[in-house]
Amino acid sequence: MSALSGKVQTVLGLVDPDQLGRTMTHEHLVMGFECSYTPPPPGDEAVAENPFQMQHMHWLRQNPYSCRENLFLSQELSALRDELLAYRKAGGGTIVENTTTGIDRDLPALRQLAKETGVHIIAGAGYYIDSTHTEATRKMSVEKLTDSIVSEVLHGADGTDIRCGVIGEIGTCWPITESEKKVLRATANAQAQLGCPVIIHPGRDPAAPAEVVRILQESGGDINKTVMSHLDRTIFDEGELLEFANMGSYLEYDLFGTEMLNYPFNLKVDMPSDSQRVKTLAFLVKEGYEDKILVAHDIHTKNRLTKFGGHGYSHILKNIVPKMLTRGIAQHQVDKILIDNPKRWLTFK
Ligand SMILES: CCC(=O)NCCS(=O)(=O)O
Repeated sequence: MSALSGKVQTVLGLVDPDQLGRTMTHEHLVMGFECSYTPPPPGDEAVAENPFQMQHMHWLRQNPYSCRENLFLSQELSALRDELLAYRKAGGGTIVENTTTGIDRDLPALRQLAKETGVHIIAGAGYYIDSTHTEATRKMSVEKLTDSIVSEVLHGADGTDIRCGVIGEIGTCWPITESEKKVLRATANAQAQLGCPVIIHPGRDPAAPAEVVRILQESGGDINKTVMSHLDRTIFDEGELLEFANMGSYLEYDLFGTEMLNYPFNLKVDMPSDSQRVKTLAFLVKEGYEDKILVAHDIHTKNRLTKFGGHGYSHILKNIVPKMLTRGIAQHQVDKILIDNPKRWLTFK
Protein backbone atom coordinates (compact mmCIF):
# COMPACT_ATOMS: atom_id res chain seq x y z
CA MET A 1 0.00 0.00 0.00
CA SER A 2 1.42 3.42 -0.96
CA ALA A 3 1.44 6.56 1.22
CA LEU A 4 -1.20 7.97 -1.12
CA SER A 5 -3.60 5.09 -0.61
CA GLY A 6 -6.94 6.17 0.90
CA LYS A 7 -5.99 9.87 0.57
CA VAL A 8 -6.64 12.76 -1.80
CA GLN A 9 -3.65 14.79 -2.99
CA THR A 10 -4.13 18.57 -3.07
CA VAL A 11 -1.59 21.27 -3.97
CA LEU A 12 -1.03 21.73 -0.21
CA GLY A 13 -0.52 18.02 0.47
CA LEU A 14 -2.56 14.92 1.34
CA VAL A 15 -6.01 15.28 2.90
CA ASP A 16 -8.60 12.90 4.21
CA PRO A 17 -11.35 12.40 1.57
CA ASP A 18 -14.04 13.44 4.08
CA GLN A 19 -12.56 16.95 4.11
CA LEU A 20 -13.39 17.70 0.46
CA GLY A 21 -17.05 18.65 0.73
CA ARG A 22 -18.84 19.88 -2.37
CA THR A 23 -16.50 19.50 -5.34
CA MET A 24 -16.39 20.88 -8.88
CA THR A 25 -14.51 18.18 -10.74
CA HIS A 26 -13.47 20.14 -13.85
CA GLU A 27 -12.35 23.75 -13.56
CA HIS A 28 -9.45 25.98 -14.54
CA LEU A 29 -8.17 28.83 -12.40
CA VAL A 30 -4.86 29.79 -13.93
CA MET A 31 -4.33 28.92 -17.59
CA GLY A 32 -3.87 30.24 -21.12
CA PHE A 33 -6.04 29.06 -24.01
CA GLU A 34 -4.36 30.72 -26.99
CA CYS A 35 -4.26 27.36 -28.76
CA SER A 36 -8.01 27.72 -29.32
CA TYR A 37 -8.07 31.27 -30.69
CA THR A 38 -10.67 31.56 -33.48
CA PRO A 39 -10.78 34.70 -35.68
CA PRO A 40 -13.90 36.85 -35.08
CA PRO A 41 -16.80 36.82 -37.55
CA PRO A 42 -16.18 39.30 -40.42
CA GLY A 43 -17.02 42.84 -39.29
CA ASP A 44 -16.57 42.09 -35.56
CA GLU A 45 -12.81 42.74 -35.44
CA ALA A 46 -13.17 46.06 -33.59
CA VAL A 47 -15.33 44.52 -30.85
CA ALA A 48 -12.81 41.71 -30.42
CA GLU A 49 -10.08 44.30 -29.84
CA ASN A 50 -12.03 46.09 -27.10
CA PRO A 51 -14.25 43.44 -25.53
CA PHE A 52 -14.69 44.16 -21.82
CA GLN A 53 -17.43 46.77 -21.99
CA MET A 54 -21.03 46.27 -20.92
CA GLN A 55 -22.34 46.60 -24.49
CA HIS A 56 -20.01 43.81 -25.67
CA MET A 57 -20.81 41.22 -23.00
CA HIS A 58 -23.33 39.33 -25.10
CA TRP A 59 -20.91 39.27 -28.04
CA LEU A 60 -18.22 37.86 -25.75
CA ARG A 61 -20.52 35.10 -24.49
CA GLN A 62 -21.27 34.14 -28.09
CA ASN A 63 -17.67 34.45 -29.32
CA PRO A 64 -15.44 33.74 -26.28
CA TYR A 65 -12.53 32.36 -28.32
CA SER A 66 -12.43 35.26 -30.81
CA CYS A 67 -10.83 37.74 -28.44
CA ARG A 68 -7.22 37.00 -27.49
CA GLU A 69 -7.39 38.91 -24.22
CA ASN A 70 -10.30 36.74 -23.09
CA LEU A 71 -8.11 33.62 -23.25
CA PHE A 72 -5.73 34.46 -20.40
CA LEU A 73 -7.30 33.52 -17.07
CA SER A 74 -3.75 33.60 -15.74
CA GLN A 75 -3.95 37.44 -15.68
CA GLU A 76 -6.78 37.45 -13.13
CA LEU A 77 -5.28 36.20 -9.86
CA SER A 78 -6.99 38.77 -7.68
CA ALA A 79 -10.40 38.10 -9.27
CA LEU A 80 -9.79 34.37 -8.86
CA ARG A 81 -9.09 34.84 -5.15
CA ASP A 82 -12.46 36.63 -4.82
CA GLU A 83 -14.15 33.88 -6.84
CA LEU A 84 -12.80 31.16 -4.56
CA LEU A 85 -13.84 33.03 -1.41
CA ALA A 86 -17.35 33.38 -2.88
CA TYR A 87 -17.31 29.68 -3.77
CA ARG A 88 -16.55 28.79 -0.14
CA LYS A 89 -19.29 31.10 1.07
CA ALA A 90 -21.73 29.35 -1.30
CA GLY A 91 -20.85 26.00 0.31
CA GLY A 92 -18.05 24.81 -1.96
CA GLY A 93 -15.08 22.89 -0.58
CA THR A 94 -12.89 21.64 -3.41
CA ILE A 95 -11.97 22.40 -7.02
CA VAL A 96 -10.21 20.04 -9.41
CA GLU A 97 -8.01 22.36 -11.49
CA ASN A 98 -7.19 20.15 -14.43
CA THR A 99 -4.88 22.42 -16.41
CA THR A 100 -2.19 20.23 -17.97
CA THR A 101 1.03 20.78 -19.91
CA GLY A 102 0.27 22.79 -23.06
CA ILE A 103 -2.19 25.31 -21.59
CA ASP A 104 0.08 27.12 -19.14
CA ARG A 105 -0.34 25.25 -15.85
CA ASP A 106 0.90 27.41 -12.94
CA LEU A 107 1.25 25.30 -9.80
CA PRO A 108 2.78 27.98 -7.51
CA ALA A 109 -0.22 30.22 -8.27
CA LEU A 110 -2.60 27.36 -7.42
CA ARG A 111 -0.79 26.74 -4.14
CA GLN A 112 -1.02 30.45 -3.29
CA LEU A 113 -4.75 30.53 -4.09
CA ALA A 114 -5.38 27.44 -1.94
CA LYS A 115 -3.49 29.00 1.00
CA GLU A 116 -5.29 32.33 0.71
CA THR A 117 -8.83 30.98 0.33
CA GLY A 118 -9.01 27.65 2.17
CA VAL A 119 -10.47 25.93 -0.91
CA HIS A 120 -8.88 22.52 -1.55
CA ILE A 121 -7.32 22.63 -5.03
CA ILE A 122 -6.28 19.47 -6.84
CA ALA A 123 -3.90 19.87 -9.79
CA GLY A 124 -3.71 17.82 -12.99
CA ALA A 125 -0.77 15.86 -14.44
CA GLY A 126 -0.12 15.05 -18.10
CA TYR A 127 -0.70 16.65 -21.48
CA TYR A 128 -3.44 18.59 -23.32
CA ILE A 129 -4.38 18.04 -27.02
CA ASP A 130 -1.95 17.29 -29.87
CA SER A 131 -1.64 20.89 -31.16
CA THR A 132 -0.04 21.82 -27.81
CA HIS A 133 2.43 18.90 -27.75
CA THR A 134 6.03 20.05 -28.22
CA GLU A 135 8.39 18.24 -30.59
CA ALA A 136 10.08 16.81 -27.50
CA THR A 137 6.75 15.42 -26.25
CA ARG A 138 5.97 13.90 -29.65
CA LYS A 139 9.32 12.09 -29.66
CA MET A 140 8.88 10.57 -26.19
CA SER A 141 8.20 6.85 -25.88
CA VAL A 142 5.16 5.61 -23.93
CA GLU A 143 7.57 4.56 -21.16
CA LYS A 144 9.12 8.05 -20.92
CA LEU A 145 5.68 9.69 -20.96
CA THR A 146 4.58 7.31 -18.20
CA ASP A 147 7.62 8.21 -16.09
CA SER A 148 6.96 11.93 -16.53
CA ILE A 149 3.30 11.61 -15.48
CA VAL A 150 4.15 9.39 -12.50
CA SER A 151 6.80 11.88 -11.41
CA GLU A 152 4.30 14.79 -11.52
CA VAL A 153 2.12 12.87 -9.06
CA LEU A 154 4.84 11.46 -6.79
CA HIS A 155 7.44 14.26 -6.76
CA GLY A 156 5.98 17.46 -8.23
CA ALA A 157 5.62 19.13 -11.63
CA ASP A 158 7.12 22.01 -13.64
CA GLY A 159 10.28 22.07 -11.52
CA THR A 160 8.35 22.50 -8.24
CA ASP A 161 7.63 20.15 -5.34
CA ILE A 162 3.87 20.66 -5.89
CA ARG A 163 2.27 17.30 -6.64
CA CYS A 164 -0.65 16.60 -8.91
CA GLY A 165 -3.65 14.70 -7.52
CA VAL A 166 -5.25 13.59 -10.80
CA ILE A 167 -4.00 12.72 -14.28
CA GLY A 168 -5.70 15.06 -16.75
CA GLU A 169 -7.40 16.65 -18.35
CA ILE A 170 -5.69 14.49 -20.93
CA GLY A 171 -6.49 16.09 -24.27
CA THR A 172 -7.67 14.15 -27.29
CA CYS A 173 -9.11 15.25 -30.65
CA TRP A 174 -11.20 13.38 -33.18
CA PRO A 175 -9.79 11.36 -34.79
CA ILE A 176 -7.31 10.71 -31.97
CA THR A 177 -3.77 11.50 -33.15
CA GLU A 178 -0.78 9.17 -32.75
CA SER A 179 0.82 11.45 -30.17
CA GLU A 180 -2.44 11.56 -28.18
CA LYS A 181 -2.68 7.75 -28.31
CA LYS A 182 0.79 7.49 -26.77
CA VAL A 183 -0.23 9.88 -24.00
CA LEU A 184 -3.40 7.83 -23.37
CA ARG A 185 -1.36 4.63 -23.08
CA ALA A 186 1.04 6.38 -20.70
CA THR A 187 -1.92 7.64 -18.68
CA ALA A 188 -3.26 4.10 -18.30
CA ASN A 189 0.19 2.79 -17.32
CA ALA A 190 0.62 5.55 -14.74
CA GLN A 191 -2.86 4.94 -13.35
CA ALA A 192 -2.12 1.21 -13.02
CA GLN A 193 1.03 2.06 -11.01
CA LEU A 194 -0.50 4.76 -8.83
CA GLY A 195 -4.18 3.80 -8.40
CA CYS A 196 -5.03 7.45 -9.09
CA PRO A 197 -7.96 9.32 -10.66
CA VAL A 198 -7.87 10.11 -14.40
CA ILE A 199 -9.88 12.70 -16.35
CA ILE A 200 -10.20 12.86 -20.15
CA HIS A 201 -11.05 15.63 -22.63
CA PRO A 202 -12.60 13.71 -25.57
CA GLY A 203 -12.74 14.83 -29.21
CA ARG A 204 -15.94 16.39 -30.47
CA ASP A 205 -17.63 13.35 -31.96
CA PRO A 206 -20.12 10.95 -30.32
CA ALA A 207 -17.72 8.04 -31.00
CA ALA A 208 -14.75 9.72 -29.29
CA PRO A 209 -15.41 8.87 -25.60
CA ALA A 210 -15.79 5.12 -26.25
CA GLU A 211 -12.65 5.04 -28.40
CA VAL A 212 -10.65 6.68 -25.59
CA VAL A 213 -12.00 4.15 -23.09
CA ARG A 214 -10.98 1.27 -25.38
CA ILE A 215 -7.41 2.59 -25.64
CA LEU A 216 -7.16 3.06 -21.88
CA GLN A 217 -8.55 -0.43 -21.26
CA GLU A 218 -6.06 -2.04 -23.64
CA SER A 219 -3.23 -0.50 -21.60
CA GLY A 220 -4.58 -1.55 -18.21
CA GLY A 221 -6.40 1.66 -17.21
CA ASP A 222 -9.07 1.57 -14.52
CA ILE A 223 -12.23 2.86 -16.19
CA ASN A 224 -14.13 2.94 -12.88
CA LYS A 225 -11.64 5.57 -11.76
CA THR A 226 -11.79 7.60 -14.96
CA VAL A 227 -13.92 10.65 -15.77
CA MET A 228 -15.18 11.36 -19.29
CA SER A 229 -15.51 15.15 -19.51
CA HIS A 230 -17.59 17.43 -21.75
CA LEU A 231 -20.38 14.94 -22.44
CA ASP A 232 -22.74 17.91 -22.82
CA ARG A 233 -21.17 18.79 -26.22
CA THR A 234 -20.29 15.25 -27.27
CA ILE A 235 -23.11 12.68 -26.97
CA PHE A 236 -26.68 13.80 -27.68
CA ASP A 237 -28.60 10.62 -28.47
CA GLU A 238 -30.03 9.01 -25.30
CA GLY A 239 -29.42 5.47 -26.56
CA GLU A 240 -25.78 6.25 -27.39
CA LEU A 241 -25.38 7.93 -24.01
CA LEU A 242 -26.62 4.83 -22.15
CA GLU A 243 -24.38 2.61 -24.25
CA PHE A 244 -21.40 4.76 -23.28
CA ALA A 245 -22.48 4.97 -19.62
CA ASN A 246 -22.45 1.18 -19.55
CA MET A 247 -18.69 1.20 -20.16
CA GLY A 248 -18.24 2.28 -16.54
CA SER A 249 -16.53 5.69 -16.47
CA TYR A 250 -17.79 8.71 -14.55
CA LEU A 251 -20.07 10.86 -16.71
CA GLU A 252 -19.22 14.54 -16.47
CA TYR A 253 -21.47 17.47 -17.46
CA ASP A 254 -19.00 20.29 -17.04
CA LEU A 255 -20.02 23.15 -19.30
CA PHE A 256 -22.70 24.58 -16.98
CA GLY A 257 -23.01 28.30 -17.64
CA THR A 258 -21.94 27.99 -21.30
CA GLU A 259 -24.65 28.94 -23.75
CA MET A 260 -23.65 29.76 -27.33
CA LEU A 261 -25.40 29.52 -30.66
CA ASN A 262 -22.44 28.68 -32.90
CA TYR A 263 -19.94 26.36 -31.26
CA PRO A 264 -16.81 27.23 -33.23
CA PHE A 265 -14.93 23.96 -32.60
CA ASN A 266 -17.67 21.92 -34.30
CA LEU A 267 -20.41 23.87 -36.07
CA LYS A 268 -22.55 20.71 -36.28
CA VAL A 269 -22.91 20.74 -32.47
CA ASP A 270 -25.83 22.56 -30.85
CA MET A 271 -24.50 23.55 -27.43
CA PRO A 272 -27.24 22.71 -24.90
CA SER A 273 -28.68 25.18 -22.40
CA ASP A 274 -28.37 24.64 -18.64
CA SER A 275 -32.02 23.48 -18.54
CA GLN A 276 -31.23 20.83 -21.15
CA ARG A 277 -28.17 19.74 -19.12
CA VAL A 278 -30.32 19.32 -16.01
CA LYS A 279 -32.83 17.31 -18.06
CA THR A 280 -30.04 14.96 -19.18
CA LEU A 281 -28.84 14.55 -15.58
CA ALA A 282 -32.41 13.68 -14.50
CA PHE A 283 -32.54 11.11 -17.32
CA LEU A 284 -29.25 9.51 -16.19
CA VAL A 285 -30.47 9.42 -12.57
CA LYS A 286 -33.71 7.74 -13.68
CA GLU A 287 -31.66 5.17 -15.62
CA GLY A 288 -29.66 4.32 -12.48
CA TYR A 289 -26.41 6.25 -13.01
CA GLU A 290 -26.59 8.55 -9.95
CA ASP A 291 -23.30 7.09 -8.64
CA LYS A 292 -21.49 8.07 -11.85
CA ILE A 293 -22.50 11.70 -12.50
CA LEU A 294 -20.15 14.64 -11.91
CA VAL A 295 -20.66 18.34 -12.68
CA ALA A 296 -18.61 21.51 -13.16
CA HIS A 297 -18.36 24.74 -15.18
CA ASP A 298 -14.98 24.22 -16.91
CA ILE A 299 -14.27 27.96 -16.65
CA HIS A 300 -11.45 28.68 -19.09
CA THR A 301 -12.09 32.23 -20.36
CA LYS A 302 -12.22 35.54 -18.51
CA ASN A 303 -15.78 36.46 -19.52
CA ARG A 304 -17.13 33.67 -17.31
CA LEU A 305 -15.71 35.26 -14.14
CA THR A 306 -18.12 37.39 -12.09
CA LYS A 307 -15.67 40.31 -12.47
CA PHE A 308 -16.62 40.39 -16.17
CA GLY A 309 -20.35 39.76 -15.70
CA GLY A 310 -20.03 35.98 -15.89
CA HIS A 311 -21.59 33.23 -13.76
CA GLY A 312 -18.45 32.39 -11.73
CA TYR A 313 -17.58 29.17 -9.90
CA SER A 314 -20.69 29.23 -7.65
CA HIS A 315 -23.30 29.04 -10.44
CA ILE A 316 -23.95 25.32 -9.95
CA LEU A 317 -24.29 25.62 -6.17
CA LYS A 318 -26.47 28.72 -6.33
CA ASN A 319 -28.60 28.18 -9.44
CA ILE A 320 -28.30 24.67 -10.84
CA VAL A 321 -28.84 22.71 -7.63
CA PRO A 322 -32.22 24.39 -6.93
CA LYS A 323 -33.21 23.64 -10.54
CA MET A 324 -32.14 20.00 -10.18
CA LEU A 325 -34.39 19.68 -7.12
CA THR A 326 -37.38 20.89 -9.16
CA ARG A 327 -36.67 18.38 -11.93
CA GLY A 328 -36.87 15.11 -10.02
CA ILE A 329 -33.34 14.86 -8.64
CA ALA A 330 -33.62 14.36 -4.86
CA GLN A 331 -31.35 16.05 -2.30
CA HIS A 332 -29.53 12.79 -1.50
CA GLN A 333 -28.84 12.35 -5.23
CA VAL A 334 -27.55 15.93 -5.49
CA ASP A 335 -25.23 15.12 -2.56
CA LYS A 336 -23.93 12.09 -4.41
CA ILE A 337 -23.20 14.21 -7.49
CA LEU A 338 -21.47 16.99 -5.56
CA ILE A 339 -19.84 15.15 -2.64
CA ASP A 340 -19.81 11.34 -2.69
CA ASN A 341 -18.96 10.69 -6.35
CA PRO A 342 -16.07 13.22 -6.46
CA LYS A 343 -14.73 11.86 -3.17
CA ARG A 344 -14.75 8.24 -4.41
CA TRP A 345 -13.13 9.23 -7.72
CA LEU A 346 -10.41 11.39 -6.14
CA THR A 347 -9.29 8.92 -3.45
CA PHE A 348 -6.14 6.98 -4.37
CA LYS A 349 -6.58 3.18 -4.29
C1 LIG B 1 -8.97 23.87 -21.45
C2 LIG B 1 -10.42 23.98 -21.44
C3 LIG B 1 -11.11 23.02 -22.34
O1 LIG B 1 -10.51 22.18 -22.99
N1 LIG B 1 -12.38 23.14 -22.40
C4 LIG B 1 -13.16 22.36 -23.29
C5 LIG B 1 -13.99 23.21 -24.06
S1 LIG B 1 -14.95 22.34 -25.15
O2 LIG B 1 -14.10 21.45 -25.94
O3 LIG B 1 -15.88 21.50 -24.40
O4 LIG B 1 -15.62 23.32 -25.91
